[in-house]
Amino acid sequence: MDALMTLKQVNYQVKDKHILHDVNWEISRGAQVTLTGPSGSGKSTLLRIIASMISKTSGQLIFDGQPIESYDPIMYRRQVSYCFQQPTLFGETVEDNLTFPYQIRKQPFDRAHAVEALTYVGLSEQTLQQKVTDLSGGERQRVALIRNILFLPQVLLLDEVTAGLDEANKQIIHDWLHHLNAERGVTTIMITHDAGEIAEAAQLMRVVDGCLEEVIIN
Ligand SMILES: Nc1ncnc2c1ncn2[C@@H]1O[C@H](COP(=O)(O)OP(=O)(O)OP(=O)(O)O)[C@@H](O)[C@H]1O
Repeated sequence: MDALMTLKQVNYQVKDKHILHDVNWEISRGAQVTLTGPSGSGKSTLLRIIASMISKTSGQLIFDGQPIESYDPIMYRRQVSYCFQQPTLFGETVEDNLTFPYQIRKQPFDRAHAVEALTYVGLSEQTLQQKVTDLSGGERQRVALIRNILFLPQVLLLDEVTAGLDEANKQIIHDWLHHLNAERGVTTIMITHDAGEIAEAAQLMRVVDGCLEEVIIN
């Protein structure tokens, strides 16, 4: 597999605090990476740099053959999408959230596509009219994830998106992420502390004290 993203000697420092140290990482196109490590070791910081939400202090980040700095930020974030542990839903209904990606692209809402995605994660067409305040935690997360992939990004960065969810919700999300990776070619990088998710990892990376290392899976 060829490299979709390459990090060379990436450092991140806030004042005199070194948070990431010389991170070197070649992320293959279509990879399914699980990222773990102790609390406060720098995992979210690393994903935020990859997502271009914050800027590295030094080093190089190459995406699809070009330095990250050469991309238009809006276009880049459409290709490299960050999903939060606590998803933010806005407006009144689920439909308000799922029409949003179309509005910002000035395209008509593809209702059938949205319903197909909802159905894939065990939600029905009626969910579109449901108030976001009435959704469970697992439903909120599924809606937020759908909002991020209605226009398919090349990379999905998932920051503890299943933390706090029950096993049934976790399984739905795992199956769906696997589908997006295996069938749609989306590269996924998922931060987790969950022992089950770590045991199931296809490729396991660990951040310890701001340094990235690969964990060899037997
Ligand atoms: N802007 C900042 N200013 C100061 N310190 C920061 C800043 N951003 C991150 N840090 C620190 O960098 C370290 C790494 O934070 P980060 O959120 O990346 O850890 P993490 O591995 O994702 O932790 P967790 O598993 O608990 O979510 C922490 O000590 C954090 O307090």
